Amino acid sequence: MELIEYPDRDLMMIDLANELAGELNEALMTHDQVSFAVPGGSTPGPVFDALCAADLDWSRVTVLVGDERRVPADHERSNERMIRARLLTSRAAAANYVSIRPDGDALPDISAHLPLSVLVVGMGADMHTASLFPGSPDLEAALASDAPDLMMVEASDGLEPRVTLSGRVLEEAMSSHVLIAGKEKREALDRATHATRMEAPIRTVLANATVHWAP
Ligand SMILES: O=C1O[C@H](COP(=O)(O)O)[C@@H](O)[C@H](O)[C@H]1O
Repeated sequence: MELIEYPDRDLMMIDLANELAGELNEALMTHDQVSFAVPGGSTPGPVFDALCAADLDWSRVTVLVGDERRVPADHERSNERMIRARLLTSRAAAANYVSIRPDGDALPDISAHLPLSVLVVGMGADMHTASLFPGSPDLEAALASDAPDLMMVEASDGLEPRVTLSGRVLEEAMSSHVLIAGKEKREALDRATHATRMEAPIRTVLANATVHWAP
């Protein structure tokens, strides 16, 4: 794990947007199509605000969200809604968006987009990442080495059920970044480094990730 500590959030968001644009551009030089999985939640919006204007061939970039809350697509808690509004705009409007939302009981086939070229995830203060939640009855199956690419899972008490990339898909990404902010999440990151994956699902990506943190 590499940890980058920024003096403030604004700088972190701009620096990470630049780094992601550089990585996507590099991947586009050697691949016809690249895949880019991004987090939902409240933290990444400013990264998307900067990244959406990056001068790269977005028409060859497939964007997926790493996890989705099972709420209507236009619900204020929908990760897809936020990504459409904040990332898939400006130059990035030319990207191909692959929704992970279920159709009834059926989940989309995302295998054509794997392994992920570039992955960004967030982390909750409970050390969950994507929708891999400690204490979820589905966590063990979602972390199994033979887990499907996408799974419907229960989250923590009081949160809506989710769809998430499995631990295997997160772990196999070619390049991984974790984006976190604030003291509570910095302490959670420290706890995670001494915990198991069942206690701290973020550990699934930590070994090979660059963690970006600002106060
Ligand atoms: O529920 C979720 O939480 C994490 C962290 O979100 P944040 O609001 O604390 O930034 C997020 O990465 C994930 O995509 C989301 O569904």
